Amino acid sequence: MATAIEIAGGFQSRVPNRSFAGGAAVARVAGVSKSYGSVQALREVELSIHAGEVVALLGPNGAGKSTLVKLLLGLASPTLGRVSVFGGDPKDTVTRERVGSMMQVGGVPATMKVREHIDLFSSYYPKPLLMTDVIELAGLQGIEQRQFGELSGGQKQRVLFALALCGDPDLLFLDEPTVGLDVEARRGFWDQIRRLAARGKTVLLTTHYLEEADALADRVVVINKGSIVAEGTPASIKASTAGKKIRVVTRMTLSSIERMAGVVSVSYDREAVEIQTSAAEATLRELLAADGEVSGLEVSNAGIEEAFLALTK
Ligand SMILES: Nc1ncnc2c1ncn2[C@@H]1O[C@H](COP(=O)(O)OP(=O)(O)OP(=O)(O)O)[C@@H](O)[C@H]1O
Repeated sequence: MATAIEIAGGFQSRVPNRSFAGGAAVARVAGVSKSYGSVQALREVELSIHAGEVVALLGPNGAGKSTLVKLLLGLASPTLGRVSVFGGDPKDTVTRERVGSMMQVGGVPATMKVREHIDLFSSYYPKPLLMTDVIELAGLQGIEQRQFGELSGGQKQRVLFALALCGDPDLLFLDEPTVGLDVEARRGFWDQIRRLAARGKTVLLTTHYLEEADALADRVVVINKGSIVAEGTPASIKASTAGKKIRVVTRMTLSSIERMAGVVSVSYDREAVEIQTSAAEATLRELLAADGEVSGLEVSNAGIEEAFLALTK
C-alpha cells in the first residue's frame, strides 16, 4: 500500500530570519522585581525590546504580563531594578509622547463619537497622524460619526487601537488586543497590527492566544509565575521543546509503539494513533520497519501550544 508522508510546517514567521540583536533597545527592563504586598508578580526580569520588533508576551493568567506592561508604561514602579524606555524614565512626558497603548473598553466615554475620541487623543501628542490615516489604519471607515457606546465589540476594539496609534507613537503596547473577538475579526486585527509593524513601529503585545503570538511576533517571551521561562522566535521556542507529532493509521499496539526510539507519548485519535516524539526520523524508521502497511502518515512540528504547555507546566 502506498504511504503518503506529509511534513506539515505549521508555522510561518511574520518576517523570517529577521534579527534584532544589533538594533537599538527602545525599552529595557533590568533586574526587575515587583511585589504587591505578599504577592510577587515579577521576579528578577531582564528584557530588552529593540526598534522595529514585534514582541509577544505570552503566559497564563496571573503570570505577570500586565504588571510588566504597567511598569513599561510608567503606571507603576518596580520594587527592585530599573525600567527605561527610549533611554529615559517611562513616567517622563517626553517618553510618554512616543508611546501609545490600548486602553480597556470601560475607560472610554460611551456617548462621544469615534471622531471626537480620536481628536481628543490626538491633541495629547505633539505630532499626531492625520485623521484620515488613523481611520484607514484602524479600519474605521463609515463609523466615524457613531457613538462609542453603540459600536460592536470588534468595532470598539478598533477604536481603542486607533486611540493607541493616533499620536504616531514609536512604541505601542497592546494588552490582549483581540480579547473577545471572533476569528474573522481577530484576523482583521492582525492585519492592522502587521501594517503598523511594516511602518517600522515597535510593538509589545500580551496575549493568551498562542496562535496570535505565532502569527504576529518576531519574538515570543514566555512568562510564568513572574519569571521569563523562554524567549526566542516562535520557531526556536518550538524547537527548544524538541517535538514532532506523528499521526498514523497502524495495526500496531500502543505499548509496542511506546517502546520505539524517541517516543514521548502515544494515544489513539479516532482511527489513527498520535505519537509525540523527540526523534521523529528514528521513530519513523522503526515504525515503517515494524508495519509496512501504515497509512495516512503525517508528521508535523509540535505546535506552539504544546511548546507553551511544556514550558509552563
Ligand atoms: N494591583 C494589584 N494588587 C495586588 N495584586 C496584584 C495587583 N495587580 C496584579 N496583582 C497580582 O500579581 C500577579 C500578576 O498579575 P498580572 O495582572 O500582571 O498577570 P497577567 O499575566 O497579566 O494575568 P492575566 O492574563 O490574567 O491578565 C497576580 O497574582 C495578580 O493577582
